[in-house]
Amino acid sequence: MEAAAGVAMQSRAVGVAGTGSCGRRSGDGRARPGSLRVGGPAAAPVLRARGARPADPLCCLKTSRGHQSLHNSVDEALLLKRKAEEVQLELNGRCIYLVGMMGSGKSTVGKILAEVLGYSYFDSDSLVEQAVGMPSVAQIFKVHSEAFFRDSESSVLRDLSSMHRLVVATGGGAVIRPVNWRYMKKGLSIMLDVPLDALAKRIAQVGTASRPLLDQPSADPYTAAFTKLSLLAEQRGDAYANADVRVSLEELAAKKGHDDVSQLTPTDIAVEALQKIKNFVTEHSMASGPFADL
Ligand SMILES: Nc1ncnc2c1ncn2[C@@H]1O[C@H](COP(=O)(O)OP(=O)(O)OP(=O)(O)O)[C@@H](O)[C@H]1O
Ligand SMILES: O=C(O)C1=C[C@@H](O)[C@@H](O)[C@H](O)C1
Repeated sequence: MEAAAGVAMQSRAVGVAGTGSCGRRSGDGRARPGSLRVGGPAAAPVLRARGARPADPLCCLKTSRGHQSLHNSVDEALLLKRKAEEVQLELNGRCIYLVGMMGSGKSTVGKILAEVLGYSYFDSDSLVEQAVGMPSVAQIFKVHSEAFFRDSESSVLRDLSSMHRLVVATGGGAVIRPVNWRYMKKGLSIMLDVPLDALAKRIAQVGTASRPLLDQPSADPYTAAFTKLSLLAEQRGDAYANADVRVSLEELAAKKGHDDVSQLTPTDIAVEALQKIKNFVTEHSMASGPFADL
């Protein structure tokens, strides 16, 4: 109990200090204020003039891969901005909670959504680390226990639920406690539904050490991740289904004519999330009055 109270005080302080900026994970795993760029660094190299011939921007757009990719990313960024503008007013400052399995892209997509919506971004795992005063979730599991971590996670979510204009990337297991849903239902929840094979590939690329539930030194990282994620997905299926909105990468990839979900960019996923938020808010407002009971 005492630990949970300590978490509550510290995470409240973090939340207030972080308002108006994005809390980002740095090398030591803690949330740090920072800012994000949408559209990305592709602009710099392609805008640099090369050679003596006068530039023909339209010709370059048609023939140069670099320009084509700049063009694509500008289009993507504009679409993202337009979608965000469409939902901003209707969201009325309501927080967004991203839920999903480990490695599903909650942090990656969450930062993009926060940037375009003008919200602050928080990662609940990082807030727990800060509140407990330990550099990693893995260490909290080892020194304390999973139950201790879950108590701290609930305290963090409770504190965040009293705030507005936040995008929160929750821990993969935050959905298993009904009390956490009471907090998250004060905002709007989005589940990122990613095929297990894609999740295991992403996690295998960085190893399983930072994700204690997946860490099995006896197996190779892909097999360890795939095996445990399959079990967790089965156990948590109903809990994830509580989310207001589901973004299925398989469905999105099929809609875009891709063979594989790995062809989807985080921006594609953020755009789809905004569209689903818009549909949800519209339906909700039509059924029960304006989505504005903050
Ligand atoms: N659309 C994507 N395509 C390919 N890789 C991605 C995509 N989105 C995220 N990733 C990569 O997958 C890994 C996990 O992403 P991220 O940290 O955003 O997930 P998460 O859901 O926040 O994970 P966790 O809950 O375990 O912290 C990262 O290495 C990230 O770069
Ligand atoms: O899926 C889970 O249970 C977890 C996911 C991570 O984000 C961390 O919250 C922790 O490693 C547990």
